[in-house]
Amino acid sequence: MSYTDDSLALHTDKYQINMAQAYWKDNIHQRKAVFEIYFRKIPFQNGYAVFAGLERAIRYLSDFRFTESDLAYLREEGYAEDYLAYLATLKFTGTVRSMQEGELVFANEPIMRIEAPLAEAQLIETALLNIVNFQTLIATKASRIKQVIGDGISMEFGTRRAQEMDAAIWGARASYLAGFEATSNVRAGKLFGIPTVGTHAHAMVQAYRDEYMAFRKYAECHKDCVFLVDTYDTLKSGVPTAIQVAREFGDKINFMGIRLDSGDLAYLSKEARKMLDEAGFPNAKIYATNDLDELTIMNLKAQGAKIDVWGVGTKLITAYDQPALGAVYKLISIEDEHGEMIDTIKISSNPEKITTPGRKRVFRIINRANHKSEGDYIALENEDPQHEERLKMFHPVHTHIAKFVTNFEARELHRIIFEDGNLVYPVPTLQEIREFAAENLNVLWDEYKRLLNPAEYPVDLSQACWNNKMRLIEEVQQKVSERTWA
Ligand SMILES: Nc1ncnc2c1ncn2[C@@H]1O[C@H](COP(=O)(O)OP(=O)(O)OP(=O)(O)O)[C@@H](O)[C@H]1O
Ligand SMILES: O=P(O)(O)OC[C@H]1O[C@H](OP(=O)(O)OP(=O)(O)O)[C@H](O)[C@@H]1O
Ligand SMILES: O=C(O)c1cccnc1
Repeated sequence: MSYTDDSLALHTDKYQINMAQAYWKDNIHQRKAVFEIYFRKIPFQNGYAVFAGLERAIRYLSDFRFTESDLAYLREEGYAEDYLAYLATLKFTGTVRSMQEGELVFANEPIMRIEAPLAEAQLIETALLNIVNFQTLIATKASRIKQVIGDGISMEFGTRRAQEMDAAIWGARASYLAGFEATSNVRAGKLFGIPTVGTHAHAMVQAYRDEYMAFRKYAECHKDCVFLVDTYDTLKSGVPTAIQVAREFGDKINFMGIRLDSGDLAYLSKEARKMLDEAGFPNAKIYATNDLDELTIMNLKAQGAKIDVWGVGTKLITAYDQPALGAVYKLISIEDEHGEMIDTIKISSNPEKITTPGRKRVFRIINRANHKSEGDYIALENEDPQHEERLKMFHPVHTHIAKFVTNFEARELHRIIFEDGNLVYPVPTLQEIREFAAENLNVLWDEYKRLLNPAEYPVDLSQACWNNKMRLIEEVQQKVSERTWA
């Protein structure tokens, strides 16, 4: 039997459906639960990550329903009718606080906080992580590459190598919001308004079996022309042919430049630059592609490569050197049988992995004297660090590492996105998100932005948050030590 693919409610792991069933059967499915999404390690050994994924998460939560075909499938899988009847009534009724897309985010700080009836909160975990993990990973990689490209133009060319279609589309969006200027994916242009760009492939030269004819035919129907010059011999054939066609067409085309896609890109770009300049085309740009990433680009720049436009595909869209971000979804508080919220903790022998219980707020502490960030400050829900004259910021594990900050702005990073299931957040345009991402980078010292061995950005807990965590660790240790076995 085949089913229509008309909902994302089953885009989850089976254990979520099974746990939700147990909660429902035990009649605790409506208890309020609070989960947080965070990751423990910034990818690519970068100094920061760029959060992306909120817009799709909003769409997912707004549309969250079990359709007839979902229920029919679950029925066939053997789920009980009464449980299916309950699932049929479900929609997302929770409250979500989240960082905004384009926000800089660091290890161990809550990116999103979901407060919802336990069963609902559990059912949406997998999809939310799926969205946030991928999009944040690609936005971070794109930002890292863009840091190296600097004032040069960066173009996302990865669709053909992406892990399937969703990855190409949402990866193109993540790259754009993190600073890339354009994408080759036309559907991403249509859906998100991202500027689209394109040169031409070797296939076109091969199809005419001649560079001159191929460039001419292209120029006959396109005003903007970038000719790919490396099909036969870049310097002896490709560049001179591009120059010849550009001369022949004169004002009829906008000769934007040439693209190099193989060989020594530093050497070839320098030689090609000379040839273009001497031919009277100083404004023609040199585009480069071929397995580029931030390290190759940095290296090429160090060699004095004369590349103006960087096309980056495989290494960006697949996050080649680190293909997964490990964001997790952890329960931090749950309603008990008396209707009271009880903070919960997950212990680990690794102190960095112990969860931080309780509802929390995240603040970026901006020094008013220089407008740079002193670090992030995680406080409990009822705390407002802005009221402190002298804020103590200490390392959450190595607590002796501490500093005091005065004259600061405590900028809260979470926004309320859904309130009791209603979308209350005015979703920004992609353009606004992109500008926001760029502005956020300005508050970071360069030490956190460098490619290699960046300094560790402080993410600290308030004293009350730290005390609460210690109290729960002790409580759990006490409980475990008192446990007797029959
Ligand atoms: N001057 C350079 N310094 C460092 N890396 C470079 C330089 N020029 C090119 N590269 C990079 O080196 C790699 C060369 O890839 P590869 O071995 O596939 O060579 P190629 O020239 O593309 O050969 P092919 O003709 O088979 O495509 C690419 O990742 C490319 O970006
Ligand atoms: O190298 P990437 O960073 O992944 O960038 C995308 C690559 O896709 C194209 O190559 P492909 O060999 O697929 O097609 P082509 O015939 O147009 O060169 C293009 O020439 C780039 O090299
Ligand atoms: O337009 C291009 O040059 C392009 C597009 C996709 C992949 N590689 C190159």
